[in-house]
Amino acid sequence: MRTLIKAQSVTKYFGSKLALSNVNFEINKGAPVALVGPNGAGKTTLFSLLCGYVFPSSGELNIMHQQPGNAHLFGKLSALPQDAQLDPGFSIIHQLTFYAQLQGLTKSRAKQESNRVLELVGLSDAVDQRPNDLSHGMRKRATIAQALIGAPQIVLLDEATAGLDPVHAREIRELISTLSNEATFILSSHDLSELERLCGQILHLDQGKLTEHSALSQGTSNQCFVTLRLAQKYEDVEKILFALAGVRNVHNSQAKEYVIEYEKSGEAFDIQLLQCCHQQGWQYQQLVNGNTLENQIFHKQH
Ligand SMILES: Nc1ncnc2c1ncn2[C@@H]1O[C@H](COP(=O)(O)OP(=O)(O)OP(=O)(O)O)[C@@H](O)[C@H]1O
Repeated sequence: MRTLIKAQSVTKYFGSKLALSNVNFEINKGAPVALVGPNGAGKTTLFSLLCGYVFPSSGELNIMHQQPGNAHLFGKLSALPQDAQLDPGFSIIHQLTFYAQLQGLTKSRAKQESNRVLELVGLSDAVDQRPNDLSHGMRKRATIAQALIGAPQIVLLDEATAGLDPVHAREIRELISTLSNEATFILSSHDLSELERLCGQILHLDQGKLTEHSALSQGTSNQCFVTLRLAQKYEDVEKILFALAGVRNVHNSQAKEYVIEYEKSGEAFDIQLLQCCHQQGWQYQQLVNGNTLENQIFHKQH
């Protein structure tokens, strides 16, 4: 597995304000990486460090064996800020061609490259349109296309779906998933649940500290999770679930929600669980195969 980014004891102060504290992680080439955490956690600071806009107060940050900001990384790493805007006065192709020329391509190569990235994001039919003629989701696609110019190996997307309605947000997530062969994406978000299906790895920051760095998984090979959300509160739910065959642990993750850890066996556990709900007269709202990202983090911290 190829290591793209390595952070060793990275600390960043702004004056006396500690923004990142002794952060260590490695990111390998591959599936998108989620960078999650509440407001002020240090996500933007980490993006700024990776782009070489600011430098660590102490520690080492390496991107493909270079220091961030090094000229060797030009065109290999790109970043899309949350509020990235296109100029309303020019067509999409005009603007992307201009950006591609700024990367050193000739005008004809730049146009070719712009058409390539617009095709990747499904905007081939909209190249001559101006941003205001496009939907929110299409504009976001166009800015993602801009980030893909020159085929960078790492693409940082800050809050890629912020401000989009659920349909457009889902479209963007699907697009990123499709584009994962093109580049390794690092996606920041406040919303843990939106990234869990998309990402292969999470970095969870809280008050400047990396509280979680792990591969998202269903657990070890014979350890499985299912998350059951009931329609209302019932008596003795944990006790009854724990008595089911193969159950190792039951965690009441939030009101009316239970994360059940069970051992993989020949029997279909979800059928057994639904039969139990039926016998007990419990109405369920949702049954999710797996452990939500939020719960994975919760389990580790508590
Ligand atoms: N230029 C700066 N000068 C002083 N303090 C800063 C600066 N940039 C960030 N900080 C502080 O560092 C901490 C981390 O901020 P950062 O913007 O990285 O968090 P974030 O996780 O991106 O938050 P949000 O989700 O709100 O964008 C915050 O306490 C913030 O106030």
